[in-house]
Amino acid sequence: MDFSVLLRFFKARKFSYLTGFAFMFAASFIQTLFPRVLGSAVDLMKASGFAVRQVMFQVLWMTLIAAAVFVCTFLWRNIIIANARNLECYFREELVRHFLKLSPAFYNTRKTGDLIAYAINDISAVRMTFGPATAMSFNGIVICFSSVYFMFATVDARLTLITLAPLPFIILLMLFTGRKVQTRFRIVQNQFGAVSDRVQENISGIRVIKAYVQERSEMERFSALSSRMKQANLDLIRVSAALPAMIEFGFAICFVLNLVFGSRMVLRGEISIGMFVAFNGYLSLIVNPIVSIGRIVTIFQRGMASLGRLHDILRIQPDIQDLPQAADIQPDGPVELRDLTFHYDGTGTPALKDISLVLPKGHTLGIIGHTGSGKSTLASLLFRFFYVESGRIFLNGRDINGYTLEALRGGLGYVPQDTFIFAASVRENIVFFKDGYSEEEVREAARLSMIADSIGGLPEGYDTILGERGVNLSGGQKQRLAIARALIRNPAILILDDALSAVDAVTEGLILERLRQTRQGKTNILISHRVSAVMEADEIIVLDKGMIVERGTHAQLLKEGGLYYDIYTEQHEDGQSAYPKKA
Ligand SMILES: Nc1ncnc2c1ncn2[C@@H]1O[C@H](COP(=O)(O)OP(=O)(O)OP(=O)(O)O)[C@@H](O)[C@H]1O
Repeated sequence: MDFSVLLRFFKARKFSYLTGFAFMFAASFIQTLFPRVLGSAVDLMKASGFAVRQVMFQVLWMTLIAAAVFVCTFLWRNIIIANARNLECYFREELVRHFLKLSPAFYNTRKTGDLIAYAINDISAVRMTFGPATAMSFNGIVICFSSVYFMFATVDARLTLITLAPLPFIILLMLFTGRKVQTRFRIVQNQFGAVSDRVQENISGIRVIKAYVQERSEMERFSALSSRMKQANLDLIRVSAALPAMIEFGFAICFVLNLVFGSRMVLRGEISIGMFVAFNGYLSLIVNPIVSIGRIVTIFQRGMASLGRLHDILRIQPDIQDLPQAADIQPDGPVELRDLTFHYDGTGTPALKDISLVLPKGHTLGIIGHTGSGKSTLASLLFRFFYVESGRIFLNGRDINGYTLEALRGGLGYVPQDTFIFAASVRENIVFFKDGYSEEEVREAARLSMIADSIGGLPEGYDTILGERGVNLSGGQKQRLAIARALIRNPAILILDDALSAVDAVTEGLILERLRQTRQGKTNILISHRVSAVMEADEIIVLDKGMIVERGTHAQLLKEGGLYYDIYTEQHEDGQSAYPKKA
């Protein structure tokens, strides 16, 4: 297992940890002085004609011990528990940083709920392990060792051995049970992932569920999952709950042995009554740490299971990374594709086949084709969302793999087919949480994308907080807001992937006209099902089953009378075209 994330954290905070452990050591050790002083006080009081001053002195000792334990405990708890919270925060940030690095191919095979479980449950289990559980173990070890030492050294070795005889059995039992806890906890975590995934899907798909009256069947599916999770938890509890009970039973035997043999030694005068009291005090002191071993083992086992799960995720290398010599300059201008063929993992048929094209700087390319013809795939390859071998895609004459991801994507503006609106203000959605854009720039981007009037109608204009995924906007408004987000960056190459599908024809025409005016000299790629969105492009390619089947200008393609012509005629009300189809 790779502990590098943990080690980095501990290294950075070693002084804080050392201070915390020093106070913890002091608190635990000082605590074990108490039974000795109590025993001495009892012996003093038992002696005939005892000196009150001496007893008062012992009482003062006990008060000082209690005060020192209080101060040291307060300090170590603050330091160690605060560090555990810092660890949790650090680990979660590392995980999310890793999630952000992973490419779309990773998310194709993972479920959201499961990934949420990593960020919440697993990290919390790691915090518990390296916070409370580590503190409890250290504290317990110091208390047990010093108590047993005092029992041996200052009371009686034989009595100590007899009384503590059940301890090895208790420890073996704990080790045996711990392994089972770890296995069962992994199952619980997986079930938790499945349940949260279902809840998440139900909430995001609530409209579809209602429209199809699927509430009952969804509830049944959810109940089945929830019961499975309950069962996994019950299986876990069955093992983990038995442990403390068994340990307490073991200790009850220790106390009985102590009572039988210790009292006999007092009666025989082998040990004083004060020593017997001190011995009992030590025995009581070690009960808590040893009873907590059950809890500690459970927490450790859970923590280790979670650490294993986190490790499995963290070691996944993003399949798309910067090459060592990658250029950190943003691409600009011409786009060239040479014989590009692309398969999605695990699919037999290529999503794109033998695609070659040259799009000069400042030109607009239109891509049209039926659903599933490969249009969005082409766009996502320009962003290196998926791996493409070198020698296939060139931007500005440089192979796409020769750019750093940040520079490459920084030079491209993208409005994907499924626009994503964040639960934030309209302004934040346009600037995308980046500082540095002026109010004028925000308003200009909104004007260009024809969303300014709609924003004016919102209760707080640009400061209106939008619902999750933009639920309080229409489909067309969401698309226009997403276009504003791309336009404010003024990218060298702008790609609109069916980004006007939900706006009416007049608005679409107005947006395209504004784009033509403002993006003079810049490169644009317009992907659409609709002829109206691409007809003004300098060149249009028609995709069918991943291949370019036609290319040319609008007029040329209509004259050809092929697929483009068919799409055009399908989309004009009366099915009539000014261009008669070629025989
Ligand atoms: N993540 C993926 N994994 C596997 N196959 C995929 C994936 N995304 C798309 N495909 C497949 O690749 C082919 C091209 O899909 P693509 O999304 O590029 O089509 P499109 O032309 O953009 O369609 P639409 O107009 O409906 O958006 C389709 O057969 C599709 O099923």
